[in-house]
Amino acid sequence: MSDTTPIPGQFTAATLSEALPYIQRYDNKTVVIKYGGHAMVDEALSQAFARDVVLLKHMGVNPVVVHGGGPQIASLLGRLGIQSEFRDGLRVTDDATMEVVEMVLSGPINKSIVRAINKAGGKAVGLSGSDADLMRVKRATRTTKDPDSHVEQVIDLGFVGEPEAVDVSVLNLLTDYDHDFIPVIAPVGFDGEGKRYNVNADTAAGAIAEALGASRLLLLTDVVGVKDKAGELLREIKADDIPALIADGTVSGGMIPKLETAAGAVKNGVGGAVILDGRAKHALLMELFTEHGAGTIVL
Ligand SMILES: Nc1ncnc2c1ncn2[C@@H]1O[C@H](COP(=O)(O)OP(=O)(O)O)[C@@H](O)[C@H]1O
Ligand SMILES: CC(=O)N[C@@H](CCC(=O)OP(=O)(O)O)C(=O)O
Repeated sequence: MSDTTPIPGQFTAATLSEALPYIQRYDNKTVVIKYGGHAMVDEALSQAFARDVVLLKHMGVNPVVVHGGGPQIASLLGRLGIQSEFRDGLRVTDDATMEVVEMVLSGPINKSIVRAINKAGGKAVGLSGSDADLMRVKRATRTTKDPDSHVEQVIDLGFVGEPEAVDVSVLNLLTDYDHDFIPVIAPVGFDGEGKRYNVNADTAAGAIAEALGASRLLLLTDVVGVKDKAGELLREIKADDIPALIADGTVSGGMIPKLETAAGAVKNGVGGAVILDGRAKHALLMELFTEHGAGTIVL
């Protein structure tokens, strides 16, 4: 064998060695990971995600998972014959829809993520925004302008909540060195009267990342990142440029709450927010521990 022929394992060792500065950068830092419903449809991918979260924990990172479940909610609503519509990427939520939203998010989705992480050797604990006063919300409002009269009209979204106060004491308790748990949070909050609300999972993750002073907010979704009008990936966006991208239609649908969340998070102290492809295996590790990164970073 010549001197230049790699010996088995050398490639892995080199990759690990190159990761050293990144491991140091994220040591003891909090990373909030939003795990979107579209990124969890494949069983093998879900298991790989769980393993990566456990690996992060072993590498000294403090991962906090906030999950979605939009497609899974849609599937149960469909089976029950309940119609559902979205406004600006938010599901209009009446009483019957809220029932299904909480059933799906706090039930099978939350528990399957918890079980997958535990199976991979972690100690995940499932919560929702309603536990331990984690996420108080207010009723979300949106307005639209009538194109002819230019008069503003209020859109009623029903039981859609916007985070108003986040109390992270339960998360701090779970993640300190003595305990080492991994919180897995369903985005169901409640208001001052104890009424439950459906919170967009990106919005919930952003509010939690802000309250924790996270180093990174990673939003895992089903596209490579944010694309421009020509369909090219935008590697970096300034938070201040986001309103214009929404106004000129470059981004639409579910990408709107994602980018609004990213902009709000970085303006409120989160080190950076990244929109990345949850369908790509080990997307989390590539983003955090390689020089290539992944997706679109909002700074
Ligand atoms: N400029 C854009 N770049 C990338 N995706 C976009 C853009 N504008 C709209 N989208 C849409 O946003 C979607 C991601 O939002 P969403 O479906 O809510 O994801 P998730 O369920 O992961 O939260 C993409 O699948 C894409 O259809
Ligand atoms: C208000 C609102 O839209 N809530 C979302 C909550 C789940 C979610 O955000 O799931 P994804 O991240 O998988 O899209 C919904 O009902 O679909």
